[in-house]
Amino acid sequence: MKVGTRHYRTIWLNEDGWSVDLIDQRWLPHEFRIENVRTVEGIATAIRDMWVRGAPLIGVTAAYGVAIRMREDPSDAALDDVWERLHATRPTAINLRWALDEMRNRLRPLPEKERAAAAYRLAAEIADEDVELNRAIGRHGLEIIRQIAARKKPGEPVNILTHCNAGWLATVDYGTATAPIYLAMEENIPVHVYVDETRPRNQGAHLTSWEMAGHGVPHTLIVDNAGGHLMQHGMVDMVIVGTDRTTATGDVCNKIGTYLKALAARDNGVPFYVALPSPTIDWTVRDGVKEIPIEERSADEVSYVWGRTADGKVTQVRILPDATPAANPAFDVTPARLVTGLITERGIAEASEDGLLKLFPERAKAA
Ligand SMILES: CSC[C@H]1O[C@H](OP(=O)(O)O)[C@H](O)[C@@H]1O
Repeated sequence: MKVGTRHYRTIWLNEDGWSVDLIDQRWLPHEFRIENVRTVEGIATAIRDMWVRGAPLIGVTAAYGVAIRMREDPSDAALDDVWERLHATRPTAINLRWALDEMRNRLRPLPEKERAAAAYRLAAEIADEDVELNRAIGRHGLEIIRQIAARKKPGEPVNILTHCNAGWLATVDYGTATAPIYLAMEENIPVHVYVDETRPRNQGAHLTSWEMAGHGVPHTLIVDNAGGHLMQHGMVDMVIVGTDRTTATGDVCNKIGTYLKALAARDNGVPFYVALPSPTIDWTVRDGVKEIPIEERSADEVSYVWGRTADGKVTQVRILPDATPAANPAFDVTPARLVTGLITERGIAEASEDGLLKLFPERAKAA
């Protein structure tokens, strides 16, 4: 997406043809920093410490990590080792395993001397495919916004609430939950976005707000606990979020707090949509609450907040008593029964096994 006068993706191949440049999102919205990553350990750090984050982007970053490793050592042992090292970085987003499997399965049959070049080609393919999947999600999601807009008074905006960041910063470009919003803006459909700040990492306050402001999307930052109140007062027309892993039955794992938004939406008759590219569907899992591993991140992410001081320094300050421990589950699971629809690149599916198989019949298990 455009940042100032330049078009950026979140990650791209450096001009040296082998290392990777990426936006280090930890410093947004206060500083726009680009880092050059040259090693597998550097890729692992970027994922684990959330320089890059968001399920699709995590997958693409790992794919480039495999390419960097193949350039160093194209052996089977190195291919297995890099799969293990990068898979261990974060447990919840299925796109990480999906991308690593794609890379290993496509590289394994090749002669070692062909693997490095093939790995870079495949990583670029996965990155480009992510952009196209997100554009398709945008087109399908736009239809929902159009239908709501048709019921509003002329000029009255469609009020959309989103949680965390499932924007272009969570993908290679366009985003998933934000793709329909960007397309609505291009079509001059009046929209307004309530952005959940999304404690503790504040992806909404730091990242989604930055995206919305950067693209002139009318938006209002709200604390995470305000969404239910706004829905009770008819101030939200729809909720749209991303996901890190959706099961074959339509259970949706996403940033912590999503489940509570879905409960409030159901209680107030507000449609609750999830935008996802198909690599985010884990077809091997059926019960999200029981089976999806929920990442437990450092308590420091709860105990400290990042911000910019009056003299422009970006730093963190502690907000808890020294003696107070903190828990930090990073995701939760919204049961399919609370999901109005799954917006995929192939259309909008009912949040159920049948609904997903109607769009992805090739996934039906052999009878
Ligand atoms: C389009 S995936 C976005 C998804 O990823 C975020 O998690 P994190 O920032 O910890 O990687 C969040 O769950 C978003 O909905």
